[in-house]
Amino acid sequence: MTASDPPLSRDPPLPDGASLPGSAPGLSAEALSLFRSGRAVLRACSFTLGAETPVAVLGANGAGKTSLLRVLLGLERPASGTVRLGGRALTELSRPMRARAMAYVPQYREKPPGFTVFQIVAQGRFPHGGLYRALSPRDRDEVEAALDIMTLSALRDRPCNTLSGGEYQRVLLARAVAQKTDILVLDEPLAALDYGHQRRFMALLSALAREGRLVIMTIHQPDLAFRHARRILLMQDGRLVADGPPERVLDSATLGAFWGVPLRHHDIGRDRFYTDPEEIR
Ligand SMILES: Nc1ncnc2c1ncn2[C@@H]1O[C@H](COP(=O)(O)OP(=O)(O)OP(=O)(O)O)[C@@H](O)[C@H]1O
Repeated sequence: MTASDPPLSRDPPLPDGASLPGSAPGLSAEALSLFRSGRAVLRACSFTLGAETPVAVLGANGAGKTSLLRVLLGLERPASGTVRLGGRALTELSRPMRARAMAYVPQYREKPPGFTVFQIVAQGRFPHGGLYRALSPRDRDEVEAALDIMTLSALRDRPCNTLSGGEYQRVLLARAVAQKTDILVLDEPLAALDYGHQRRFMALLSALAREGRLVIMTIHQPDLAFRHARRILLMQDGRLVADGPPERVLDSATLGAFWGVPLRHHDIGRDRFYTDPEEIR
């Protein structure tokens, strides 16, 4: 931050002891429930996110994964229960303060007309200085670094609505990286990425996690979750039905029963692969 930048926050600091061993404030869910159209989509979900990060949330389509992330971010209010960030109820924190703590990459996104790649990535700096302030030299450095990390420098002046799905996904990931938050909340971040970008982005997330950042993401592929996550939350019909290390939650007995399909897992080095034991080749 330069001397000319406005102060980052008028909010009081988070209380001592409310941070992770790195720099990230802890994030906890206490008995979260949410209803949509009269139907329960989150049912008494409780957990505390701490040093075991990245965290991967797995579950069938419609299990409530996106709903859980949205409630964690404060984008939706739960019918009951509390989200705490750094020990304080999310409802006590201003929107800019939440945006300085947590970056979000949503699952479905329309490509907005009228914005270049650079402009969208620069939106990640708004929580640090406001919508109407010119970018500071520090902001520009963060945007350039994020463009570089997501190999977007050559596309910087392209209108976003001319990008492919995977290119635009990288723009949104770059915006979250430029936001420089202690917590990253990612809804299926790998879905549209090619293999090379998947590998590079997951390596980046692992490096951020090692620095003490908290990463929570939804993911559908158990092999990718096994390789990259240190903790797995398994959701079924709005409930958390398993919470633990990948070695335990992502074993073939648990997952086979969960998905209702025959499954065998095979460990090779640090990786775990899944096959269908009944498949005839
Ligand atoms: N606007 C809405 N109105 C009514 N029901 C909704 C609405 N949005 C989501 N739902 C329902 O809430 C439930 C949870 O949806 P959610 O998007 O959280 O699931 P998900 O686990 O993220 O699924 P997916 O893996 O398909 O992304 C689903 O049954 C869905 O149909």
